[in-house]
Amino acid sequence: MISRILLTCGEPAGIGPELVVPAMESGVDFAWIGDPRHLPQGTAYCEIVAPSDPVPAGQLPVLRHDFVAPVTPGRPDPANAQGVIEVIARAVELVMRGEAQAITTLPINKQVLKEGAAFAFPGHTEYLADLAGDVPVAMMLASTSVQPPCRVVPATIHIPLASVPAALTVDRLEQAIRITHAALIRDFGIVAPRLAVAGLNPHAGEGGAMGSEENSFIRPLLARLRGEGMDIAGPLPADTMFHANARSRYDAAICAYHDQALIPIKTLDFAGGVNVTLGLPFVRTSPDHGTAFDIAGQGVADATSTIAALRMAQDMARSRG
Ligand SMILES: NC(=O)C1=CN([C@@H]2O[C@H](COP(=O)(O)OP(=O)(O)OC[C@H]3O[C@@H](n4cnc5c(N)ncnc54)[C@H](O)[C@@H]3O)[C@@H](O)[C@H]2O)C=CC1
Ligand SMILES: NCC(=O)COP(=O)(O)O
Repeated sequence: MISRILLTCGEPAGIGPELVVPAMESGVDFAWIGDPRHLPQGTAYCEIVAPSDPVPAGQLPVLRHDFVAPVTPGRPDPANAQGVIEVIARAVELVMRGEAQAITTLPINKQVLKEGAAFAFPGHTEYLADLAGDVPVAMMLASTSVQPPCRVVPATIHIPLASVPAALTVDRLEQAIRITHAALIRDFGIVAPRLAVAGLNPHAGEGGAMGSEENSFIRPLLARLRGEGMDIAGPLPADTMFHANARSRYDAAICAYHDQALIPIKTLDFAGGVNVTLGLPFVRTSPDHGTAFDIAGQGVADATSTIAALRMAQDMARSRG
């Protein structure tokens, strides 16, 4: 039984390399894919060839991936962009071949990848969907240290705010809802998921006085899905659906756009938040934060989110059986 998880290095000039050793406190068996020269000095590691190769106790299993340029923390070098992208692709290939249980990704800097390697994707989420065979996915951010939990799924992801109203179609919203519903059952073990859907406009449109999308297609879509037996509330005003009492009434909130979803979770649980890609044929999690160039190399980065991401990947993989 394959139990090891693959942790991709992400941007080596970010805080990723210094999160790896503290992440070993998670108790999760993982192998790191990256260039060992990027690990903090003194890191006890053992190079392996296959993901499940054994290593001596206390040592970090490393699948070596050489990068071309030296790394200065906080100063990303576009010359290393290709290496960052290759590591993600390598992890996906291994997990798709059944050689690892799941993947957890450390943060990338999209701008540097674009500059250095013409990276054509807005983030991991879209790249992973492509690597998996262009499958429909959704991005969930899930808290791990607040109750009731805060789980949010933006129906539109990495696009300009001005593009949201046109991009938020009935098909896109329905897809996000269906992917979330299936994943709550399959990955989170929630037998009868309760969903809530946010409106796009202030006060969820206030009956048409503050916007028309709620009445024109969100309400009819939710009525149709209720007709299929789905437990789904909304469209709800986004400003009042994230306090504790409101969260107790649903398992996940589907939101209209990135910041509507991510501001509540990152405010409530920045340290413990986990990013999960729903809909993939394999499990993928990630810490909720980014590359944090402003503190990289200082040894002050908090590994709580990475630890939570590894543990959630393990739990999700077990839930999938
Ligand atoms: N999954 C991924 O690959 C993600 C990548 N990013 C990328 O990261 C880059 C930087 O994004 P920002 O918006 O600046 O967000 P960020 O999360 O990197 O940093 C925001 C603030 O939080 C602090 N911070 C972040 N993580 C921390 C940690 N573990 N411990 C202590 N303090 C921490 C930083 O020092 C900074 O002040 C962008 O290129 C963005 O696209 C952002 C989120 C996820
Ligand atoms: N803001 C969340 C984020 O950027 C995560 O992106 P991804 O790289 O996991 O797709």
